[in-house]
Amino acid sequence: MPVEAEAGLHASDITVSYGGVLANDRVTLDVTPGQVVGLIGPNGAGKTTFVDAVTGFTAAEGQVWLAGTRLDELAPHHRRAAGLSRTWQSGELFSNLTVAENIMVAARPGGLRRVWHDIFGRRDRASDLVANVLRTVGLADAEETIARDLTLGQQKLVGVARAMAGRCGLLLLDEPAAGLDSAESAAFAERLRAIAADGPGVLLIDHDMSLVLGVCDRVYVMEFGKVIFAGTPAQARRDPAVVAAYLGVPMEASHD
Ligand SMILES: Nc1ncnc2c1ncn2[C@@H]1O[C@H](COP(=O)(O)OP(=O)(O)OP(=O)(O)O)[C@@H](O)[C@H]1O
Repeated sequence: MPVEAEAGLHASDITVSYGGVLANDRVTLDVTPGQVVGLIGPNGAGKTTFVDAVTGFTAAEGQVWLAGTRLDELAPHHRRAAGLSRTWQSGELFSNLTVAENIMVAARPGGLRRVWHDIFGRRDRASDLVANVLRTVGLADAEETIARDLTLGQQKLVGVARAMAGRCGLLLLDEPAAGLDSAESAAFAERLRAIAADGPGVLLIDHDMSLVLGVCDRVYVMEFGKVIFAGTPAQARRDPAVVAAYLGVPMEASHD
């Protein structure tokens, strides 16, 4: 077992081909518990493909280890049970359900039918679960709020809470802050730091550079399916290949 696999996530040589497109080309990436790690790159670079490969939603070569357990030969639901939780780019909530119900839909196999059983049949366990994850994302008072009445920032946090509602080891967040304004994004970043500090690592994919470079401990940059940079946000801002590939212009010197 690789040394890196003893804690956190260690994905090595992840390779995914879609027909003639090499969407991931030997991608190796580590997330240490307690850290927020960023994965950035231009559209089509292969970021979502990497999350799909790690979580088992697309066929891939390479190895996936989580806290010393090898996961790459397991089905997606077994990887989730082992502690890999993800959000989806299209992570809309059920707008007519309460926040608690939205979380329970994701937490229990069987969808809505199970929700009623969980919420009304085993009220204690369900409400404990909901209360815990909502406290972690900073929405302790929103349990009974109908999802459509939340701000966009709060809805995104419920999306993160949903991902955390299973057995939570490591969170893979695919563009969780899309559509947030800068104030909401800053508040979201604060919660992400708190979530990471709480234990599980976080892998954050987002196009909001000030969010990613401001909140992450380390950053990976992908281009054309390959990792072209791994290092701190401060190093990323100064790396000529990163600047050329991703931004085309020098990055702001703030947040160093
Ligand atoms: N299911 C699929 N079938 C065929 N090609 C795919 C599939 N999914 C992704 N691709 C291709 O793989 C490459 C990587 O796509 P991917 O969605 O992983 O990039 P991304 O970095 O997440 O992009 P974005 O920032 O736009 O979400 C692209 O060329 C894309 O067209």
